Amino acid sequence: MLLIPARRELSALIKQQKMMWCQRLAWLLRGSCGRRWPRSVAALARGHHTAPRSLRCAWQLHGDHLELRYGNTLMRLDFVWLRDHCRSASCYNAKTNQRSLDTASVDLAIRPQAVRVDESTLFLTWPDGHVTRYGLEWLLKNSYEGQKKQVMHPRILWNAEIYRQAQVPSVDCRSFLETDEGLKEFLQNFLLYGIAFVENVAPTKEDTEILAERISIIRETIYGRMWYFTSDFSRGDTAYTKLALDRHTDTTYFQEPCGIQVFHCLKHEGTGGRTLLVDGFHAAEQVLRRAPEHFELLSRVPLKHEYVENVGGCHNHMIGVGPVLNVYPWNNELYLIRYNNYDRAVINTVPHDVVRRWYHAHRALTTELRRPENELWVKLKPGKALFVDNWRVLHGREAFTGYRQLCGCYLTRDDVLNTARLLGLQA
Ligand SMILES: C[N+](C)(C)CCCC[C@H](N)C(=O)O
Ligand SMILES: O=C(O)CCC(=O)C(=O)O
Ligand SMILES: [Fe+2]
Repeated sequence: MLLIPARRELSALIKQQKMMWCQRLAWLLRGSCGRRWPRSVAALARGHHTAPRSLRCAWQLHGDHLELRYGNTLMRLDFVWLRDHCRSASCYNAKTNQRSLDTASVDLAIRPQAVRVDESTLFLTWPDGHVTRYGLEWLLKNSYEGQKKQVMHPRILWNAEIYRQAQVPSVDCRSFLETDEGLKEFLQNFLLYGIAFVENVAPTKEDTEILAERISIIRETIYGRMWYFTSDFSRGDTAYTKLALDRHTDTTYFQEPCGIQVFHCLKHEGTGGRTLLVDGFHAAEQVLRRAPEHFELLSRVPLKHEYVENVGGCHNHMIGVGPVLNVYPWNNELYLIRYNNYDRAVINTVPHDVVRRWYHAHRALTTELRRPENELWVKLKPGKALFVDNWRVLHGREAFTGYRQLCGCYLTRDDVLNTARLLGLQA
C-alpha cells in the first residue's frame, strides 16, 4: 500500500512535488543549451522509427507499442489503446464524455503510419488517414505509468493518538445541510479519516434521514431503509442485544458490503455502550510492514461471509464472497476491508496448507486491530451523528445496561464519492 502522509504534511508534500517538477523542467531546459540527453534517451532517438526528441519528450516505436518519455516518466502506450482512446470528434463525444468509436472495429494489429510530437502534443496518423492527438499532460495523467504513481484516495491512516492530535472538527448540522463549505469540510474529513461527525442534529430518525440524504442515496437492505434498533432481539443478530461487540465491518455477507454506515444514538439511559472505532487500513499497513506475506495472503484468499436468519417473520440467507483485504492491483492501494469474525462462514475456498497460512495472517491482522493504541472509543450521544466508512473503519461496542436506542442507515458508496467529486474533492 502506498504511504499516506499526515494531514499537515499533505500540502507541504504537494508543494514539494511541484518543486521537483520545476527542477526537472529546469534540468531539461539546461539540456537545450549544450547538455546532451542521457545516453539511454539519445539511443532512443536513433533509428528510422524514431523521431528526434523535442525538448522534454522522446519517443520510439516498438512492435506493438509506442514508448514515450515525457518529463521523467517513461510510458509504454499500446497501439490499440492509442487508437481506442482517440478524443477526436468522430471517436469521442465531448458533450457526454462517452466513446463513440466502436473498439471492436479497430484492427488489433494496427500501427500508426506517422508519429510527431511538439511541445505539448503527440500526433498519430493511422493507416486510414485518421489523425489522433494527445496532450502530453493528459497522457502523463492517464497512462498506466502515471496512475501507478498516484493514489486514488488520499487518506490519513490513524491510531487513537493520531486522530486525537488531528483535532478533526465536527461539522454543525446547519452548516452541513445549508452550505457547500460545511458539506465539503465534512466530506474532506470523512475521506481522509474514514469517520466524521455532525453535531446539533435533532435526535429523531427523520432528521437523521435528512442528513444522510444530503450526501448520498440511502441503501435499503434487509434491515430496512432507516433502521431503529434496541436490545429487543427482534432480529437474528447480536447487534440487537446488550452484549459487547468486537470490532467488525458490517454486511460482509453482501457481495458488495455497504459503503457507509450512519449511527445516531437517540437515547441511552444506562451504563456502558461506548462505540469502538479502529482504522482497518492502518492495521493492514502495519501487517504489510511487518509481514508482507500475510498482507498478500489476506488480499488473495477469497472468503465467504454469511447471514442466516430465522427470527419472527425475518427469513434471510445472504452470502458474500471476497478477500479480507482488497487492493487495486496497479498500485497496491487498499480500498476495502471485509472483517467480521462473527459472520465469517466456513472456509472451504482454499486447500489445507493455505488454510493454516491464512489463520496466521488473520492472527497478525487481528493483533494489529486489537492494539489498545489503535482503539478510538467514543460515546454516541443524542444530537451527534457518526458516519463510518464501512469499507475501511471497523466499529464495535461495549456491553451496556438500560434502554439504548440507535437509529441510522447505510449509504451507497458511489453516491457519497459522487457528491465529494462534485465539490472538487479527490475521491
Ligand atoms: C445496523 N443494523 C443494526 C441495522 C444491522 C446490524 C447488522 C449486524 C451484522 N452482524 C453485520 O455486521 O452486518
Ligand atoms: O450498538 C452499536 O453501537 C453498534 C452495533 C453494530 O455493530 C451495528 O449496528 O452494526
Ligand atoms: Fe455492526
